[in-house]
This record gives sequence, C-alpha cells and structure tokens, in this order.
Amino acid sequence: MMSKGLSSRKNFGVGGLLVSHVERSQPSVIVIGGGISGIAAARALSNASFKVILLESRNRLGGRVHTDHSFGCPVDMGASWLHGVCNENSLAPLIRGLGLRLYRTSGDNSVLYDHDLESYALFDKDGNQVPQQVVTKVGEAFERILKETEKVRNEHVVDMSLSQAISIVLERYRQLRQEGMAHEVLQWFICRLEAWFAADVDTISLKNWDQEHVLSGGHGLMLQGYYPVIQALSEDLDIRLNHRVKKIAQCNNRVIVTVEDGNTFVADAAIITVPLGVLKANLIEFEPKLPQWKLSAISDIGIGIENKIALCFSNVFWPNVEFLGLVAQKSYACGYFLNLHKATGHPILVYMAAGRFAYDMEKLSDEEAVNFVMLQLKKMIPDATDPIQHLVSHWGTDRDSLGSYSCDLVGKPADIYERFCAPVNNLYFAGEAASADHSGSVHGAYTSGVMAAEVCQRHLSVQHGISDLFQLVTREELTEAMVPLQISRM
Ligand SMILES: Cc1cc2nc3c(=O)[nH]c(=O)nc-3n(C[C@H](O)[C@H](O)[C@H](O)COP(=O)(O)OP(=O)(O)OC[C@H]3O[C@@H](n4cnc5c(N)ncnc54)[C@H](O)[C@@H]3O)c2cc1C
Repeated sequence: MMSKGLSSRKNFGVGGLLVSHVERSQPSVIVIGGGISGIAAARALSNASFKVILLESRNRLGGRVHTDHSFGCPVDMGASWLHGVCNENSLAPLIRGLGLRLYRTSGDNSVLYDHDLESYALFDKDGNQVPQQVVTKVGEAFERILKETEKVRNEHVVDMSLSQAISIVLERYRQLRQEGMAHEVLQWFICRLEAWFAADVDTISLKNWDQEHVLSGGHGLMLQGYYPVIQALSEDLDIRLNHRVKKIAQCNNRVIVTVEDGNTFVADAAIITVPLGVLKANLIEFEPKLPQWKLSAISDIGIGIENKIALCFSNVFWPNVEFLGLVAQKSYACGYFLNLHKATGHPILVYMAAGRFAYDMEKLSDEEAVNFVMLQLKKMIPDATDPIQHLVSHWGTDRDSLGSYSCDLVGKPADIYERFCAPVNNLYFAGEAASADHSGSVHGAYTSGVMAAEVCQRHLSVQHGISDLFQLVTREELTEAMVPLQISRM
C-alpha cells in the first residue's frame, strides 16, 4: 500500500515543526494506527474537512483485519465474520454498498455464537465421528448449564470465573454432568466458547461474559475477505505506512508525535487507536504520563489470543461440513477447523486456536505448528494429505498487536470501558477495546473510531471558534444503497 494524499502533506510537516499556518482555523488531527477504528476516525474527520494524517507502524493497513492472498484467493488471518448480519450493524451500509457477499454460519441464538451445531462433524481421537444426536444432546445440556450459571451470578455479589460457576452448577445438578464421549463433547463446547472470548473459561468473568448486546441476524463469513472494507474507507486519506509511533507529547494545546526514525508530526489533537496490548506493554511514551484512571483501565481490560493456521491442499479429502472438530478430555486439547471449501470452493482448512493454547502454539515454529495441526487432522481423517501451502498467525507476539482482542476478566470495575475511551486533553482513544457494547469485533472498533472522531471534532470546533460545525459524512452514508446484505448458505 502506498502512502496516499501526498498533496496534503505540507500541512503537517515531517522532521520538525509543522502544522498549517496558512489555514489556521482548519483543525488538524493525527490518527495513530491504521486498523478499522483508525481508518474510520480518519475518514470521518477528513469528510468533515479536518486536516488528517494517519500514522501506521506496519507496511500495510488493516491491523487485525488481514486478508492474505498468497493461496490465490482471499484468506482472513484476522477477523473473518460479520457478527450480526443486520441493518443495525454499523458496517452493514458499507458492506451493502460495496456489494460484498457473506456466507452464513449460524442464525440467531446459536449456543456456539457464530456456528450452528448441525454445521459440525465432530470426531474423537481415534477418528470415530460423534453421532449427531450426542452432539445435539450435549449441546442442550451445555445451554442448560450456562443458563444455570445466571442463578449462580445472582446469588454471589463478588464476581467469579465462568468455570467456577459451571463447577457449582454441575455440583448442584448431577444429571447435567457428562461421561465418556459426551464429556469430551462438552469440553469441545467449552473450547468453542473460549474461542469467542479468546480466553480460557477460568479467566472469563461470570458477571460480564454474556452481557454483550449481540446483534441479530446471525454471523456471516466475508467471502471476499474483510480487506475491501479497509480499502474503501481509506481511499484518498493521507496515510503514512512504516511509521511506528514511539512518543506522544502534549504541549500548549498541541500534540507532538514522534515516530521511530525520529521524525515528528504536530497537530491540534491525536486519536490513538493502537491495540490494547501495545498500550499495556508501554511501547509508546506519553508526556505528560497518562493519568492513573486511564492507566488502570488499560491494565484492567483483559486481552486474549486467537490464532489461525490456514492450510491449502491440492485436493479435498474432508467431509462437506462447515467445521471439523476434535473432541478431547479437556477443552485445551480440543480443536476445530473451518472448512473454507464449503463456503468458497477453495480447498482450504483454517485451524483456530484460542486462549492459553494459542499462547503456547506461538512458542512453536511455523513448521512445528503446521505439523501439530496436521496430527490433529490425521486423528480425524487418517488419510489426510499434507498441505501444499500454509499461513500461521502470531497475534499474541506480533509487536503491533500483542493480543487478538479484549475480554472481560474476573472482577473488572464497571466503568472500565468508559475510562478507556475517555479523552485526556487533546488525546482521544478508540479501537475495539474502547467499545463497551461490541468489544473484540470489527464493527465495534469501527463505531468507536467514528465516535472518537465526533468527540474530537466537537472539541476542536469549539477551540477553533468554528460555530457552524462541519457535517461528519461517513462513508456508509455516501455508499448507502438500498440493496440487501448478500448472504447465503449451501
Ligand atoms: C484471529 C482473529 C480473529 C478475529 N475474528 C473476528 C471476527 O470474525 N469478527 C470480528 O468482528 N472481529 C474479529 N476479530 C477482532 C477484530 O479483528 C478486531 O476487533 C478489530 O479488527 C480491531 O480493530 P482496531 O482498529 O481496534 O485495532 P487494529 O486493527 O489492531 O489496528 C491498530 C493499528 O495500530 C497499529 N499500530 C500498533 N502500534 C503502533 C504504533 N506504535 N504506531 C503506529 N501504529 C501502530 C497496528 O499495526 C494496527 O494497524 C478477530 C481478531 C483476530 C486477531
């Protein structure tokens, strides 16, 4: 991706001081981070005629939206589902307008969130397929167990982990306990729940785990990948790739941002959209230091890990289901593959690992990880052939993400998201972790970017004495087309 909008660069200045002396009343903003939230913020402010520059550390845009094409077709190594295929989803107008197609993997109220039970073929370690009636029966028991944890929550003032609550329920209702293969299937259900949160069930907060406002319409895979959304939103913005921010200083109502090579950028305000993991690791120095209320929000929001290992084969040797799952004694040892062949026609399986397991997988080399995953696959399908190409993500150790998405840890304070996204003078915060209602999602990150831009615009307009507020015109409004979302299932 090339830097864009060269003509507006003179307004910001590189390698020293900077901003527009010519059009002093035109407010300037530096957006830090070129994921969906940063691009959404930059888009909104640019549409409102603010001077905007976006600094991105990587040599590509999109952040945790990363559509790889090395298999000759789009494969999302980060986000791949639109969670909530409905008009209420903030991304719906954009996706509709771009004509992007979706493949539904679950309807509303799936106990597995983004997958339906019947879309799975589950196997044990000896390659025996679990009968569908066992999957359904354990699925119903799992739903009941989760429902009963609500009672546990109401009985306890102090928060506890979801796994503690499940233990209490199984102690109370012995008939919900599962034995033998059914126990392994239950563990696999827990493994799927852990994937939703990218965290282990013993770290997930009982108080908060199901408090999210899940949008209606089920879950749709983005068949052309998520990147077209990033591409459309970033059109004509002034974007500087390979600009890793090291320091953010506030001085005389100005924000001075220093990047790795020593160059500085100055503007009236900055919108910070780097991942929570990057903020937790103190990879950016703030001057003055961020206040304690902000620092404690950064440290108290959890960050989980989910990784993908995508395998491209020369032929299809697996059953025509949406997911292949391996059951085991413990959720840690369970696993599952998304069958992209069913949705796209390409001979690709994507293995997904979450929580501690994903963390441990990142200690392996890519070859070791692929070998491990192939062992899993061969347990299910003994005559599986080796892949011809592979891709392995490392979201937990990648210094530009340091985690996959945020999660609710046990005992977190109630106002944590409010504090995380609250501005500090001319610094505004956005990103998936700043979304109270839809954290950990692309649409949540997008909305948080637009909202941070709105707050920033309001403050700067007052500071600059602009009485007639510029109208924020978002891309979704520009592309609003009254065509339905294109979703199918085979
Ligand atoms: C494996 C995986 C699967 C997922 N699946 C889904 C899904 O199916 N559906 C869904 O809705 N969501 C999913 N998510 C979550 C979703 O991808 C994120 O919530 C969303 O993309 C985050 O966007 P963001 O803008 O907040 O952060 P990011 O996309 O991480 O953007 C932050 C940007 O900041 C940059 N940056 C970091 N440090 C610096 C620095 N010092 N200076 C300048 N730039 C910096 C980064 O390179 C990055 O581009 C998934 C995530 C992962 C990892």
